[in-house]
Amino acid sequence: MIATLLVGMLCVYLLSFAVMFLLIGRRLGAGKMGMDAFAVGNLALGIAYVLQLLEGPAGWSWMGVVNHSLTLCALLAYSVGGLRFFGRQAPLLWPLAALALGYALVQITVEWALGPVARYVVLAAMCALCFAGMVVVLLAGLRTFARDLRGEVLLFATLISGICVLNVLKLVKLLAGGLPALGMDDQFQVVFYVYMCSLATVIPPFIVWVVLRRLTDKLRDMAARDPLTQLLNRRGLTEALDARLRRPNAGARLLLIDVDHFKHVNDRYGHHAGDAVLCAIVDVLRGAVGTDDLLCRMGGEEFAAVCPGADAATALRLAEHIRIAVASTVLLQVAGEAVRCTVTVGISRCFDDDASLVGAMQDADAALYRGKNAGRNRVEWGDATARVPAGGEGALGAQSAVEC
Ligand SMILES: Nc1nc2c(ncn2[C@@H]2O[C@H](COP(=O)(O)OP(=O)(O)OP(=O)(O)O)[C@@H](O)[C@H]2O)c(=O)[nH]1
Repeated sequence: MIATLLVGMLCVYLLSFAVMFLLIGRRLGAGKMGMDAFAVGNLALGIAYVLQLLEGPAGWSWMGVVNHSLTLCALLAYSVGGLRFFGRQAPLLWPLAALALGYALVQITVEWALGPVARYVVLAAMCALCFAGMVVVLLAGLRTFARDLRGEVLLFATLISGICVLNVLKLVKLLAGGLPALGMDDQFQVVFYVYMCSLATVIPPFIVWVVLRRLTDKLRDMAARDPLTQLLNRRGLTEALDARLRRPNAGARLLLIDVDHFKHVNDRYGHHAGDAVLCAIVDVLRGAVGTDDLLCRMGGEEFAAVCPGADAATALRLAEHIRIAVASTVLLQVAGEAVRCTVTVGISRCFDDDASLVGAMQDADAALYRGKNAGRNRVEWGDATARVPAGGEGALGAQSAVEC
């Protein structure tokens, strides 16, 4: 009686959460994060348990065959949902149809060749194997695709291990006691369905939490990045700097890099080509800065590089490297014509906290302004006390009086 009640509750949980997953998936639009597959999994398992209630005691029936096929299909759908959640493309419908049909044929063959107990033994063995496979994949994923969800994945793997163990025990009981071991009044069945009900209650909110976490991370990232170049925007730079400058002795220098006469590129080749040129310049910048440096698009054709721990000579070397690298790169080919650009770079004095970042920006901006007025394609210092010996275009190799 208790086990029957538990299976009834299980059906309600599974089917109502199937609807919830479906609604969340529709809300998410293109990036459904596997919600549609989780909905199909819950639907298949929910229907399987409804059939089990209708079927009565364990034994041969067509309803039982459909029930067992749906149970395995549910596991396949959950696996596909997991793959899709972690960004892998995986088909759902045709593998489900093939599995449902194939496993129905296997069941008929097993029943005919080995009898009814064997059909239930095969299901318990398949379920145990599938859950064990999921646990192994999840644990392996802790180092790769699921690195950012360590706690969640460990908890999930532990919960699934429980069902795996219960299926192994069910298999052993079936081998020892035959079909009566699956009687709804059996103590083991009660334990089995209590565990399943607990999982059906805990796992769906848990999945919703993981999706919410991914979504908020994505939104935070989108708010911090420029959509064209994927560089940090001003807001992202301030946040990233905040973390870097908390380190002791973490003074930094800011390089403002502005593309010269970029309006001409747009006017001559069109806005679309202008976008491609900006992206090509960003590639050059990415190749020039160090791994610890932060790159940011300040807006339009102006970029910033923040170099933590860089002294004046290092900042100057980097600025010159960027200036020469951009000038010597063919950024785009339009109808056989090479599009090239130059940049003017302003270097700020050393700063070491958020408050002085604003001052550093003004500093580098003033330098940039001077560089533009002096003919562009130059590197200029923001600090009035730091005079780099004039070196024509830029001042490569010049030493500065300003040190961090
Ligand atoms: N294609 C493209 N153009 C942009 C984008 N953002 C800003 N611009 C263009 O960048 C140009 C900037 O022009 P100006 O501020 O006059 O600067 P400039 O022509 O580079 O001249 P100087 O900075 O004085 O050397 C404008 O034509 C803007 O329309 C963008 O995202 N894509």
